[in-house]
Amino acid sequence: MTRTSPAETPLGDSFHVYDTTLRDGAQREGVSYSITDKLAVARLLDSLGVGFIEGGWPGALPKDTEFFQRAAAEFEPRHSALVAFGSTRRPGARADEDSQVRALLDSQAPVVTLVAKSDRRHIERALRTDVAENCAMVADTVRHLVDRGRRVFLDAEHFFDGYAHDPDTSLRVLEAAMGAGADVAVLCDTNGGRLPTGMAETVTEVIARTGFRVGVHCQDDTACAVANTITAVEAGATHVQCTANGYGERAGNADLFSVVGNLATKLEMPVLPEGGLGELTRVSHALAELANIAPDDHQPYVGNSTFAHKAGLHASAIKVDPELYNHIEPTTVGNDMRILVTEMAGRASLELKGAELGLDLSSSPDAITGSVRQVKELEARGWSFEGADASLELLLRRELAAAEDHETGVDETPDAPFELESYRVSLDHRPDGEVVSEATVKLVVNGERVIVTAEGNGPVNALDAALRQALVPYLPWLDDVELVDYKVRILTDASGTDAVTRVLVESRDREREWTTVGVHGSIVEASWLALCDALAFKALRRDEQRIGGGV
Ligand SMILES: CC(=O)SCCNC(=O)CCNC(=O)[C@H](O)C(C)(C)COP(=O)(O)OP(=O)(O)OC[C@H]1O[C@@H](n2cnc3c(N)ncnc32)[C@H](O)[C@@H]1OP(=O)(O)O
Ligand SMILES: CC(=O)C(=O)O
Repeated sequence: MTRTSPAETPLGDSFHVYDTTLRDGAQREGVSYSITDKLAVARLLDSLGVGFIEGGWPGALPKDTEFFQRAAAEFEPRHSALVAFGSTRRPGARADEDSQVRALLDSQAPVVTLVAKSDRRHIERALRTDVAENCAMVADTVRHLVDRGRRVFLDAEHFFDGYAHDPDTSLRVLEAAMGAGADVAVLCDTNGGRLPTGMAETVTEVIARTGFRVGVHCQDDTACAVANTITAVEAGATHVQCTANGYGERAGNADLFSVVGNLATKLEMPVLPEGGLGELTRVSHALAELANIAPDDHQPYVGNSTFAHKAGLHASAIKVDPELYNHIEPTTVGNDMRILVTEMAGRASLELKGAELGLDLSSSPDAITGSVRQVKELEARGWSFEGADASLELLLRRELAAAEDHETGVDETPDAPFELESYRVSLDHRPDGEVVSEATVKLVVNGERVIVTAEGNGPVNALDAALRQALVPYLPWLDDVELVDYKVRILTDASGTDAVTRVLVESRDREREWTTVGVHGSIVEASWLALCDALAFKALRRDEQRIGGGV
């Protein structure tokens, strides 16, 4: 049997980060882990360094029974102890004859968390027994497991509601468990209806009245699960149950990444082993992938947008010192700061964004002024640069080159890879119902005039095909550019215009992906503009590689 306490955290066994993604997290609507997924989740959580990984309920779910069998053979945690979850014996039965209790032992998990009723109303109405028998169920089952070498935690279900209604009954349940050898009395806000003030009062009072080691399990029905967990720790709880990204029954659970982020960076509690904190963002996204849920871009600490700054005033202070607008240094939790350039940008936003893209605008105030003006004007007409870094980089480079030309009096603005003479697109609905588009482009490339016609399944596809056929014989390095995504949005309220179409084109080659934008009253022209930027960006990168000695 493996360890029963967390390894290598500076706080050792004195503070528990307990993850229940594989049990409570799997109770979220829409989540269904395979056994292989469960093993992968457990490995990721172990790599982060959580103290305990609750793997599921063996004996209740065949998949969970099998997970523990496979985990015993295939999962060797470096940091975490594996936990089996289950309920106490049934009323009127014996613990040693209860098949579910047997399954907990058979799981070979070194730690067991038992769920027990701790609200008199649940004991009497849901369990249909009395308080004395409920306490006997708890004590018998805990003792049975402890006698067989298991470390036992008690999840006191509905504790806070029960304690508010009849505190003595709720405390008797905790006493039954702890008296029989349980290690932690975990107070559960099962209905998730608590607010932080009440949470702190109850935790403080329970610790004062019992002296027990107390943990908390907070559901998120009031959107206070994280706050409730942190306030409970401040009130003396030393064991926190959480799930990755807050997955869980109904509105979910306390988000592991927010709880750990807050404990480590605000309360300065080293709750993860060395290096764990810097893995929060990576592990959060990997666990979202395994749950088949898109990561929440705005999730505290780990979201893609969580350290993305849009307002010009924010950027101007960040330019002086990033700490002025970030509550922590983003890399502490493995995240990054980003500057977004939109109509809300000011000079500082452009300068910082330029630096992010590898362009030094600091000594070119004219380029910054020109870029701010262009961005604001274009965004007012429907352009959007925050999701189209490649188009923004081209705009900044054009402004930078124009400012330099103005200063030196020499035109050094780089040539576009080709010049458009004209294009024409037609749509042919044929007698058999097939719809085919045809595009003809007339271009000048490397000083030669080229005319190409191509077909496609739509006007943009045909235009893209014609453009490539025209260019690739002259610019063979364009051949590996692929169009990966194409998004269209009709804008009805861009100022001073009728409805316009915004097109975002995502392209990639063997090394990177980039996004460009085009806006026009015609969807074809908007697409053309975005496609041209996509190829111009590829040309730019290639020139840089050549100058840098690349291929
Ligand atoms: C708060 C939480 O989220 S705890 C985790 C909850 N998770 C789950 O329920 C998922 C797994 N559950 C299951 O697979 C099934 O519900 C099982 C296997 C546990 C039980 O299934 P069944 O025997 O068919 O019973 P059913 O689900 O209808 O009802 C639960 C039974 O457990 C009893 N029970 C509830 N809590 C406890 C407890 N702490 N200790 C002992 N028995 C309990 C109920 O009184 C009820 O008994 P009854 O069958 O005599 O009415
Ligand atoms: C144990 C548990 O999941 C709860 O009380 O919510």
